[in-house]
Amino acid sequence: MAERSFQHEIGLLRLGEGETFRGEGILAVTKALLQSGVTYVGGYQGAPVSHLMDVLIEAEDLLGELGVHVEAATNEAGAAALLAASLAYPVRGAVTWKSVVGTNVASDALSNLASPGVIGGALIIIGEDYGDGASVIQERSHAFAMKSSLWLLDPRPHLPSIVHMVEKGFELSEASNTPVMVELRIKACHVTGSFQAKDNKPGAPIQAPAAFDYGRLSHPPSTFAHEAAKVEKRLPAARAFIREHKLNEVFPGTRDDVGIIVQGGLYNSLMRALAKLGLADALGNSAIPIYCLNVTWPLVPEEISAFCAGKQSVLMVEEGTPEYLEQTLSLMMRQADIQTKLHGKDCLPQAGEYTADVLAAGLAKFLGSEPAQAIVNAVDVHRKTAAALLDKELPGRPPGFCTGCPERPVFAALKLAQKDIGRTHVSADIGCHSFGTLPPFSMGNSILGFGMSLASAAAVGPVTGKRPVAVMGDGGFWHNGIISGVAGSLFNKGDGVLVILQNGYTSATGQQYMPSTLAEGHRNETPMDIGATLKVMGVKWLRKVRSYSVSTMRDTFKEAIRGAGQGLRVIIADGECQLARQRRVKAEDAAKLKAGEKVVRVRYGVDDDICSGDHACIRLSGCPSLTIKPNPDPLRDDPVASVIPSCVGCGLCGEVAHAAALCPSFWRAEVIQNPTGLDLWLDGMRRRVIGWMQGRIGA
Ligand SMILES: O=C(O)C(=O)Cc1c[nH]c2ccccc12
Repeated sequence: MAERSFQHEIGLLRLGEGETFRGEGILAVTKALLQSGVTYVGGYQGAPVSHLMDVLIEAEDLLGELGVHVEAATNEAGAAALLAASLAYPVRGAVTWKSVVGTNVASDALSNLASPGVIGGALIIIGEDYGDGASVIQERSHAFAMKSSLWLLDPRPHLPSIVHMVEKGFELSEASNTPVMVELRIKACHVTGSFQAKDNKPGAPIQAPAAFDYGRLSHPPSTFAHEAAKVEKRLPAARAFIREHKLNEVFPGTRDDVGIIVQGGLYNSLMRALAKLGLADALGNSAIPIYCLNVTWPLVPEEISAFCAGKQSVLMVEEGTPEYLEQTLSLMMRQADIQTKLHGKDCLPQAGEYTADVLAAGLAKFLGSEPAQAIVNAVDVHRKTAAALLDKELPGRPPGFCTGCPERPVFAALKLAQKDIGRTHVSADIGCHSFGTLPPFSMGNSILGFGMSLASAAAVGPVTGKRPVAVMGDGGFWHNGIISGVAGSLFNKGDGVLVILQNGYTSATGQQYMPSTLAEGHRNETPMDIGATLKVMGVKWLRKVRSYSVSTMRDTFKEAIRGAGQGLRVIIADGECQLARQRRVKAEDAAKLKAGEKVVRVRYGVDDDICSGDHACIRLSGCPSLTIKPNPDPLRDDPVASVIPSCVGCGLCGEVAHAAALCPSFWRAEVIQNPTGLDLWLDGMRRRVIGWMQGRIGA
C-alpha cells in the first residue's frame, strides 16, 4: 500500500486551460510536466520529491491517454539513463531523484548524457534535501551542474514561478541542447499555493529508430568536440535564452547604494528576514533591490554587471558550502572591472540552513545598520530568556521506529545475541533501519550510502576476529546492495553476516513498491524473491526468520556470527512494514465491521502487580507505546511499565520479555467486535471459571 492515495492530486493533473490548481510545489511540477508535452517521465523516490513519482505512477491511466511513458527506475542511475531518449530523439522527458546522494548514483549516466547533450528537452527534478529538515549528508547538488555543464534552475518558492521555470526549462534545454536540472528545496517542494492551469499536451511519439551518428556518443574523439561545444555553443546559447526570457528577476528597491543577489529558492526566507528588520513588507516590496537567481548556473555576466554597477556593495545570499556563486561573481565583477564590494560568507554562515533568523543576522551585519542589529539582538535576548526559564535544554526528539515496526525486534535480537557472544562490528545502511543507530540500540559503526552496508564491511571482516554484521533493507538491496554488496562479497569469497530487513516496500521514502513487493498493485505481477535471487547468485548459508521471533532471531544471529566455515551468511528478517500493514488492515477491518463480520484486534498490556519496575523491557524495545506510569502499589516507588492504546499488538514486548527471561508481566488480549455465538459462549465460560477462582481466593 502506498503511503497515501493520490486520487485528489490525480484530479488536479486533469485541470484544463484557465482552471485553478491549488496544492503543493512538488505537485505543481507534475502538472507543469504534463503541460509541457513530455513523452516520458521517471525517477527514483526520495525526500522531498517522492510524491512526484507516487502521483505519476498512480496517474498511469491519464498518462496513457496522453501517450506518456512512466518508468519507476530501480535507482537513480536507471532514472538518469532514461534521458537517452532526448539525446537521440526530439522528445521531451523528465526524471526525478533526491539531492546530492541521488545525483551521485546517477552521475555516470548524467556525465555521458551531458557530453553529447540533447535534442529534446530534458529535465532533472532534484529534491535538494539540505538544512534542518534533511535526512542525508549536507552537500550541494550545484557542483554537478558546474562540472558537467548542466544548467541549474532554483525557482523561487511560488507556484506560478515553479511552473513557469519547468516550462521554460524545457525550452532552455532545447535552445542550448543541454539537460537542465531543476533544484527544488524542501520548502519549495512543500510550499502551497495556486496557479492558472493550462491544458495538458500529449507527448510526441518517437517515429522511427534514429540514424546512426557516432558524434552523439560519449566516446573519443566525439567527446573532444562535445567539450568544445559546451563552452563555445551551449553556454552562450543558454545565457542568451536566460536573458531574453528574463528567467532571473530584478525586484527594484528604494535604495540604490546596496543590493542583494539571492538563490531563487531562498527568496521567501530572504523576504521574511527583510520584513523582520522592517526593510520589506509582507507583499514582497523591499527597500533593498534584489536580483533573484531563478537560474543559479550558468550566471549571466551582463545581468550581474547591470545589477551591481553603481552600487557600493552587494550581498550574495548563497546557502551551503563552498561558495561557488560568490567565487564566480567575484571573477565576473573583476573581469568587468566593477568596483562594487562583494559580500557573502563574511556576513553569513559557511554552513547550515539559511533560515529567516540566520538571514536577518547576516543582513544586519552586511548593512552595518544599528536599528537592524538591535532587532536581531532583541530576538536573541528573548531566546536566551526562554532558555533560562526552561532551566535545561529541551531534549532532542530524534526519529525512531514506528510502533510495531518489524525492524525493532531484529535489533532487540542482535542486542541479545551480543550480550551472549560479545560486540560485533555493525555496518548500517540507509533506510528506516538506520534508526537502529539511535537509543536504545545504538548500533552501527558506519553508514556509507544506500545499499552499501555489506560493501562497507568488506575490509573490516578479513582483519577482525569476529564476523561483522551488515544491516540492509530490501529497498537498499535492490537499489545497490545486490551488486555492490552481495555480488562483491561472493566474488571476493567474503566472510560476514548480512541481515536483510524485508518489509516489502522502500518504506523510508514513502512505501513505494519495489521488485520484491508482494502487495497487490502496480508492477508486481511477478515479484522477485530475494531468497531465490540470493540462492541463484551462490549464497549457501541462508535463513529466513520472522522478524518478531526474537529468540529464533537471536539464535540465528549467534549461529551466523560464530558458526564454523567460511562465506557470506544471509538472514532475511521477514515482516511487513507495520505502517503499510495498519493502513491495509484498518480499511479491511472497517469493511468487515460494516458487513457485520467478526474483527479481532490484539492488544498487549502489563500486569502492574508483576512488573518488577526495572524497565529492561523498554531498554530492549524502545516502542513508543511501551512507557512508564506511577506504580499503583503504595509500597513500591519504581514506576511500572505500561502499554498505551497506540499499541498495534505486534507482540514484541512479550517476545522480548520471554527471550531475555524478563519478568512475566506482559499479557495479551483479543478485542473482538461482532463476536460469533461461539465467542460469546467461550467468553461466558471464561468469566464463570475466573469468577469461581476469584471467589476461592477469599475462601
Ligand atoms: O528518501 C530519503 O531521504 C533517502 O535518503 C533515500 C534515498 C533515495 N535515494 C538515495 C540515494 C542515496 C542515499 C539515499 C537515498
